[in-house]
Amino acid sequence: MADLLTADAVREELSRLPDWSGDPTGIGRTAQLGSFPAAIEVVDRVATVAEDLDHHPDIDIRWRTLTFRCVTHSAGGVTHRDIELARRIDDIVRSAA
Ligand SMILES: C[C@H](O)[C@H](O)[C@H]1CNC2=NC(N)=NC(=O)C2=N1
Repeated sequence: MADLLTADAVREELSRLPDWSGDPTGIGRTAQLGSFPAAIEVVDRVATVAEDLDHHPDIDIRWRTLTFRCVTHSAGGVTHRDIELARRIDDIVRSAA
């Protein structure tokens, strides 16, 4: 099982992920896309990455606004796998925006 990050470690990682906020219980960001289809395309691309990583975000879809939350459910908190997934989500959102 992946190691839980301490509160300090989560804070440090979040300082390099300016669109994300959170604490050791989970990290999240929202992203507003240009349209509902554009938002769904982002969800589809995130789904592919999540399968590759075998690590899956919680995703809330409201018209063209997406909210992603990353936490390692099996570990009960934030791990490096969530940080990696957050970076990959940022890459996808950046290329879609
Ligand atoms: C068997 C498989 O590796 C696990 O169920 C994975 C799948 N994706 C997951 N995603 C997240 N976010 N947390 C998990 O604990 C998790 N577990």
